[in-house]
Amino acid sequence: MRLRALAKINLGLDVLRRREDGYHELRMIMQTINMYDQLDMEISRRPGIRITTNLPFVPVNENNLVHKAAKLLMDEFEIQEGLTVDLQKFIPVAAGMAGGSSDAAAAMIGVNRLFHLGLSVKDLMERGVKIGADVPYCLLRGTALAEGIGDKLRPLPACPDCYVLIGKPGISVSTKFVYENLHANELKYHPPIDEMLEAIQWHNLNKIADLMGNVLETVTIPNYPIIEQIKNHMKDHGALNAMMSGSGPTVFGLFDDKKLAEHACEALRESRLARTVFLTTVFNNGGRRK
Ligand SMILES: C[C@@](CO)(OP(=O)(O)O)[C@H](O)COP(=O)(O)OP(=O)(O)OC[C@H]1O[C@@H](n2ccc(N)nc2=O)[C@H](O)[C@@H]1O
Ligand SMILES: Nc1ncnc2c1ncn2[C@@H]1O[C@H](COP(=O)(O)OP(=O)(O)O)[C@@H](O)[C@H]1O
Repeated sequence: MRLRALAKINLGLDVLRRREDGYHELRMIMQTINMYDQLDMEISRRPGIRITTNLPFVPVNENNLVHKAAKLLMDEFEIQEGLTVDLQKFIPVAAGMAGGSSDAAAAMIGVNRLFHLGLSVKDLMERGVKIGADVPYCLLRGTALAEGIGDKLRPLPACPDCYVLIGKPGISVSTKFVYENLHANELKYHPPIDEMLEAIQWHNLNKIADLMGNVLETVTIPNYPIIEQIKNHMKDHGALNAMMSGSGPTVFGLFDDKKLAEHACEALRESRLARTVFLTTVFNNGGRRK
C-alpha cells in the first residue's frame, strides 16, 4: 500500500500562553502543501515493525514517528503479524513542515486500512495527538484553524490556489528550543488570526498574504538571521509575502503568478542562501484524504 504524507505550512501562528505542563496554547492557521514523503507499507508474517528509509540520519528504530504511530495501533488491536514500511523522505527534516507528524498520520491511515481496524479519521485523530501535537492536523489536512496545543481543529474554506516557494537554510532548529526560548506570557506582538479567518472566508489571497505572522520568528530570527535574508530574497523577487513556517527554519513565500514564482525559485537557488529550494502549490481536498 502506497501513501503520501503531505507537508504543511503555517499561514498564521500565535501563542496565547504557556501551560503548567510546558506546552503552549496556540492559534494557528494551517495549510497543507503539495510536497510529500512516500510510504510503502506491507503486512509481513514476521512480527515487529521494520522501517527502511532513504535518509541515513533519520532513525529507523522505535524513535521514528512512523514506528510509534504503527505500534500504538498494533498494540491496541493486539495485531500478531508484522509490518514493513519503506519511507522515502522528500520533506526537509526538523524544518517546521511537520514531516515526521505527517509520516505518523499516514502510517496510522495505512495500519487502519491494512489490518481492517475500522477506525474513523476522528478515532485516529484522538490517538494521533499522543504521537505529536501536529498529528491530528496531518490526518485532517487542507486549510484549518488549530487551537489548544494544535490538536483542536476547525476546517476552513480552502485557501485560494497559489504557488508556494520553499527555502530551507542548511541549519537545524529544534521545536523544543524555540518554545523554551519564547517568553510566551510577555509577548508584545500577536498576529491577526481573526482577520485572516475573514480573508480566508472571502478567498482574498492578497489579504491573506498581508496578514501572515508567526510569533516564533521572534526567537528564531535573532538566533538565525539567514531566515530574514531568505524572506527578503523572496519578497524582492515578487512574493506577495514570505514568512517562517512553524518553528522554522523553513521559509515559504506565496505567489499568485507562476512565471514570477519560477523566476524567484531559480534566483533563490542561485543565491545559495537556502539548501533546499522547492516550488509547489497549496493542497486542498476539503480536508478529505484520497
Ligand atoms: C511549531 C509547530 C507549529 O505547527 O510545528 P513544527 O514547527 O514542529 O512543524 C507545532 O506547534 C509543533 O508541533 P509538534 O512538532 O507536533 O510538537 P510535539 O512533537 O508534540 O512537541 C515538540 C516540543 O514542542 C513543544 N510544544 C509543542 C506544541 C505546543 N503546542 N507547545 C509546545 O510547547 C514541547 O516542548 C515539545 O517538547
Ligand atoms: N518519520 C520521520 N521523519 C522525520 N524525522 C523524524 C521521523 N521520525 C522521527 N523523526 C525525528 O524527529 C525530528 C523532527 O522531525 P520533523 O517532523 O521533520 O520536524 P518538524 O516538526 O520541525 O517539521 C527529527 O530530528 C528526527 O530525528
